Amino acid sequence: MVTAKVWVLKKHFEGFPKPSDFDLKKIELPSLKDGELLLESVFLSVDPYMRPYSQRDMKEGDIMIGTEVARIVESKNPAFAVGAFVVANSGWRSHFISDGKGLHLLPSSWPESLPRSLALGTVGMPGLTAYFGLFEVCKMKPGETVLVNAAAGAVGSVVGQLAKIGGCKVVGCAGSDDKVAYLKKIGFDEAFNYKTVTSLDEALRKASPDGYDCFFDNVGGEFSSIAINHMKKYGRIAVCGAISQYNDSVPQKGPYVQIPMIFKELHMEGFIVTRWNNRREEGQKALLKWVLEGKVKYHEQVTEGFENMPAAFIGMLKGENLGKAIVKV
Ligand SMILES: NC(=O)C1=CN([C@@H]2O[C@H](COP(=O)(O)OP(=O)(O)OC[C@H]3O[C@@H](n4cnc5c(N)ncnc54)[C@H](OP(=O)(O)O)[C@@H]3O)[C@@H](O)[C@H]2O)C=CC1
Ligand SMILES: CCCCCCCCC/C=C/C=O
Repeated sequence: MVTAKVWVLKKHFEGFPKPSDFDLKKIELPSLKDGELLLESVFLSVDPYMRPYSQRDMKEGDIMIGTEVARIVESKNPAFAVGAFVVANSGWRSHFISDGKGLHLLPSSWPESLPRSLALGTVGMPGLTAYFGLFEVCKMKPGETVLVNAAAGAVGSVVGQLAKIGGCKVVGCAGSDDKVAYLKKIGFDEAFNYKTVTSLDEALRKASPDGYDCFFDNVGGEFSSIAINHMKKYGRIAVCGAISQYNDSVPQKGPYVQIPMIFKELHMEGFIVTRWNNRREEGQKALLKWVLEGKVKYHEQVTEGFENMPAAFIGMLKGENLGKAIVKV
């Protein structure tokens, strides 16, 4: 008999999530039936979407949503061998039973040199978000100028590096001087700390006096309201996330987008990465290749211990992560 530890949403978040909103519980797992497998989580992901999605899709008492890299410890399913690793979407659980549906096997040829946690970050959902958001939504072209916020995070750091690979000038902003130094190190042309600049408007103008062709927006709110005025005519805005609004109890008010949208004839498109699920393999292959070639660098903020899932999640929402926030069991 295996005892799984699980994190439950005890109370819906009001404003910023707090440790007391979560409960750690134990569940006895039954023995396997034919076709089933037992998995143990090795790395778990904490992501911004968990904040708005928990509000929309979860009830109090539900196990927290999320993905993990898990190792198969027992299998009664011929398609899955013991010892193989998968990406699963099984929530915040230390162990779980699956019938194999929806599991994504990591290639047995996963490079020794790379941590398997990258399948939750640069070579996983956040990397794919950068890939499809930039190539399919922004439709960036060589020679253009790309702006990205939350640039030192899981999605943003890949956006900037892919835009460089694509021959663009890249401007990024992030919430600490260390993050800004990291952005310069990984090849951003311009980077600034949005928390310490005296004027966002001036910082955006200084970084690209001619404006921006593409804006990959991870943040929303006030930053986006200012950035939209710096778009070039016919610019494209990929609305990827709005993390500055996820913890608001009272919705923020405008300024509104219509006037700059009209006069600059902008294209603004919201997207969810799962739109390209049928091209997941293509994206992962490309990202893995660039990582192995050293063209895309990665950093992970690893929190040790399943018991620290809430702390890692809350820390990521506060901006404590450089690169992808990961929990190592
Ligand atoms: N549409 C889609 O399919 C997907 C969308 N997303 C979205 O992309 C965005 C980035 O996700 P991800 O890369 O995983 O997360 P990150 O790794 O970037 O972590 C979140 C970061 O957001 C920044 N942040 C937090 N609060 C604020 C704020 N009020 N203003 C500005 N920045 C803030 C912090 O960095 P800092 O120190 O710089 O403030 C923090 O480190 C999120 O909005 C997420 O919801 C992610 C995946 C898929
Ligand atoms: C098999 C992985 C399923 C995870 C789906 C995650 C979708 C994230 C969309 C994010 C939106 C905003 O943050």
